[in-house]
Amino acid sequence: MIENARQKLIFALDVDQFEEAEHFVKLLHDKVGMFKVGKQLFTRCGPEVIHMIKGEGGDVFLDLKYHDIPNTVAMACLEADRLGIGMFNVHALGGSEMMKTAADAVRNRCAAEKRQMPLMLAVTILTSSAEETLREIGIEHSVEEMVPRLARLAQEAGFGGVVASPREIGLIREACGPDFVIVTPGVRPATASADDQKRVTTPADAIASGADYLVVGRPIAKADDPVAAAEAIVEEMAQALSPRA
Ligand SMILES: O=C(O)c1cc(=O)[nH]c(=O)n1[C@@H]1O[C@H](COP(=O)(O)O)[C@@H](O)[C@H]1O
Repeated sequence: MIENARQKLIFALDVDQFEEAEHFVKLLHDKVGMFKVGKQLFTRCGPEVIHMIKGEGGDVFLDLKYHDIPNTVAMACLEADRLGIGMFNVHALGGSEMMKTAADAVRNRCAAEKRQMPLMLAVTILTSSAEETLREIGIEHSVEEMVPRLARLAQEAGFGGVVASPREIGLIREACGPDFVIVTPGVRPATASADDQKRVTTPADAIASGADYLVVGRPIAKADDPVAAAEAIVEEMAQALSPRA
């Protein structure tokens, strides 16, 4: 159960130095299932950091949240695919045409090269957003309406899953079924600070709700002992997985 839980934990490598990223990868490669490389680290270090993680035996979630015109996003997704990573994401708010163009481009290339497609994820509504955030930008629907709506669009466009708050897992399962992958940031152990996250749950609640993967950054990176923090989260996840098994 511990190994099963570990595979579901993605550590957000939100640092700005190659050496710091390498330090965390060496420290945590057998404590977490995957490393997430986001805008900060990728902008600073580029593909070299992906090669380093793979060289250490780690798998990568490239989190650049592409959101642009369909052709631009499709071409960026082809480059992400070229890096040989496990998963990457776009913003579902880019809409169906953008997502379908991107998914078709990657699927066609993978089919031509006879290999498995990476997991393409669509970010629904950011876990740092609240109802007021949606109103502010002119969206009158609630988070509970928007998240399953965007998840359905992503699924229809050929995406394998979504990124969402663990609070919306039930709604996404209802809309997209049991096999659609749900990756949940906005996860905080009961004693940790929420930071800028608004829609959070504990690791146990995320697992009990049916999350496939949990993304955790600062509660591990900023802990006095990151290894112990990662182990405690995995332990909490494993306990919550037992009734699910
Ligand atoms: O796509 C993401 O990974 C993502 C989507 C989302 O809605 N919320 C969210 O926090 N993230 C990312 O997940 C990570 C969460 O980090 P912590 O808040 O430090 O645990 C960050 O790297 C975010 O960029």
